[in-house]
Amino acid sequence: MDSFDIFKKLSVGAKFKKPEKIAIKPENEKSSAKQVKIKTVGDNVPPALSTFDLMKKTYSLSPVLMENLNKSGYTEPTPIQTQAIPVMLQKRQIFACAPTGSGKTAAFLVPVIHHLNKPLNKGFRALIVSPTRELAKQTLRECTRLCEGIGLRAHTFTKINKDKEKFNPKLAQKFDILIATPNRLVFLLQQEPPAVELDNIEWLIIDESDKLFETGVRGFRDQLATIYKACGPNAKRAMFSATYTVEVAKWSKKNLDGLVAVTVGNRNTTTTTVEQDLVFVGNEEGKLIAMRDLVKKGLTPPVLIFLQSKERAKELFSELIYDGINVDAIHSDRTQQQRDNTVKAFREGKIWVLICTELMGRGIDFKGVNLVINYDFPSSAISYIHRIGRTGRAGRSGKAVTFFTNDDKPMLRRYFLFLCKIFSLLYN
Ligand SMILES: Nc1ncnc2c1ncn2[C@@H]1O[C@H](COP(=O)(O)OP(=O)(O)OP(=O)(O)O)[C@@H](O)[C@H]1O
Repeated sequence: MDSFDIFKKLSVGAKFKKPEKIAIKPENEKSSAKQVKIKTVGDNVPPALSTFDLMKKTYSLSPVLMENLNKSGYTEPTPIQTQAIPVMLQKRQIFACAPTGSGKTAAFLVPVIHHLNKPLNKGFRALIVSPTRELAKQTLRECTRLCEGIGLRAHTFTKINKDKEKFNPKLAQKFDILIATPNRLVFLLQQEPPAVELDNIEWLIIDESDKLFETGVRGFRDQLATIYKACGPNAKRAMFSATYTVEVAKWSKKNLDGLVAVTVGNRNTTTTTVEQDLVFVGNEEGKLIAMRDLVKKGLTPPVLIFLQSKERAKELFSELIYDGINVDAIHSDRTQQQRDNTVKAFREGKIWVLICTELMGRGIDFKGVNLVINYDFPSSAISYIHRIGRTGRAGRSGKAVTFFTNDDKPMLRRYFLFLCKIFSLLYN
């Protein structure tokens, strides 16, 4: 089938063939390397270790940390964990790229917790920067779980004015790990005197690094530079993301001594556990008809629906609530409390369908999302990868449906190469 045929097929809403699952639990190093390609670049790269037991033996991981991994249900490391954990345990700086839902959070938390070892009462020694507050809170939860019984204390900012008073450096001494969004952190750093001190930071982790490197009004590049400087020259840096940009790769190569770059799978492709469907809906009205059609056929919750703006999210919410669907919406016009309550209700299964904007596109790990609907066509291939990556996580299967109209066709054409890449991966 040539490229034109593929495009014709896509444009009439052809279904992608369901891809084969990639096992998230490798049986041994050899099989893991065979199932999931792990590529490393750097000098003297520490070998990947296929079990947590091997990591414990090689790097003397504490029994309590091992127990916490076990209690989290992490019996074997995921592919990124097999390689990134040993690299960071050797205090090597890392630039890591691995698919959505592949366990990158624990890949950086385990070595950080191992190095910090126990509370020292000297303030933050590790900093994890996340693009959204929702992701920061989620990382805090995982961090707190993995630190249980070790005594390390992690913190994320909640109320900015309180934080201003609370986080004068003296009072922050009881915390070891800070998980923060760039805007809040920079606000506190810029108080006179600074309301947060980062002098003792040993590890600076940039999660969703390509997002945080973006410039422009929605980017965090300037804030990141301020944070980077505040951490002092001795902090080790680690960059993690599901998507790769040449800019971050080049920057890391130039600025991070002894860097190890780790890539799991093929760069900038969707996770293989998601069945993908493109549906041509003609025009704007067609989207609502297609949506109602999906509901009529029967949706299996939980379902996430992505739209391009908060205004559009509100409009769709009114339509779906009118249809009697158990739905809520999350976007930047809602208060922090409302956002927290909505996320909690969705996690607990009290809300079945969650309408969201790009805000929820990165990093958010809702267990068992069955279906992601791109009601509005994503604005880039990178956005597509992250959005549909909210399903098919941790080796589970998932489904994504993307609506497109006549107006989206130029964009679809721009994605063409990317979509062909998925296509050829699925059919070869
Ligand atoms: N070793 C493991 N075994 C089983 N499950 C794991 C393991 N490590 C992580 N997980 C689970 O996998 C899911 C995805 O992990 P995580 O959120 O860290 O993914 P991610 O790679 O950061 O994804 P994204 O790119 O979307 O941010 C989580 O529910 C997490 O609890």
